[in-house]
Amino acid sequence: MRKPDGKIVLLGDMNVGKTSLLQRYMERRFADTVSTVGGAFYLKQWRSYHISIWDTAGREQFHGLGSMYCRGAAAVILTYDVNHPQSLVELEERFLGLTETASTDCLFAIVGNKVDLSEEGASEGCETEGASPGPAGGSAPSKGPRQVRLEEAVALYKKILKYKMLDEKDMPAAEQMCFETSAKTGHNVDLLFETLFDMVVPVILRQRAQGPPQTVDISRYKPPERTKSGCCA
Ligand SMILES: Nc1nc2c(ncn2[C@@H]2O[C@H](COP(=O)(O)OP(=O)(O)OP(=O)(O)O)[C@@H](O)[C@H]2O)c(=O)[nH]1
Ligand SMILES: [Mg+2]
Repeated sequence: MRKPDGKIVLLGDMNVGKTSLLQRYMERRFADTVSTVGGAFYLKQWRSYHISIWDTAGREQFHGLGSMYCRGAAAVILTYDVNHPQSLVELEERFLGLTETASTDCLFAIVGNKVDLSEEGASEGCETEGASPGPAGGSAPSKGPRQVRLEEAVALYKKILKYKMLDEKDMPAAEQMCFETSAKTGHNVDLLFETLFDMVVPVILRQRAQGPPQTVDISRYKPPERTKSGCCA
């Protein structure tokens, strides 16, 4: 099997629909999922490049693995559920820190999934108080107003650029990198992945120009010499 040229990683809280988005794009279907254990990847050929797309587990107990999956990533898709504001908060509080191991010119997309569960247009600055969306992942009996507005994702994107000390001028515009999707209906799913593939190609080319990929060759690992002051747990 040919080694992937670049890597995209999906991160986000459990139940937001990471596996479903990937399944929708790669297998063109919306089917039952089980909560992801560890991580899994698909390989996508895009033009002459092979891109691996990694699905990760949102469950707290697998949190430690996240930064390993992000190692050398050319793009990270931070996913939340538009009906669960806490899932957007978690992106900043729990998942952003995992991207330290990504490529230095890693791209970030912010994706609000499950838009099919809330009323269309409700994201246009509507009041969300008192709304009662269905349980995450369940089939809501009726649509409630959108709980997270697109503007909030745009604000998070801009915050991420600041946190990463990236100049807004050098990065794609927030409006281009914040998506609202439905893995169930397929809304914006192709747009999300294919926009990213096109953007990732120049990152891959830059990574190639910079030298070998960021992998660890354990056969060359030499344990550090013990020093007097060195301590062990
Ligand atoms: N209505 C609706 N349900 C969705 C959508 N995407 C996912 N779901 C449902 O939400 C639940 C969780 O979806 P998953 O794709 O397994 O979520 P995940 O983010 O991969 O969760 P973890 O693997 O635990 O991190 C499942 O019951 C899905 O069928 C969507 O766009 N609309
Ligand atoms: Mg999953």
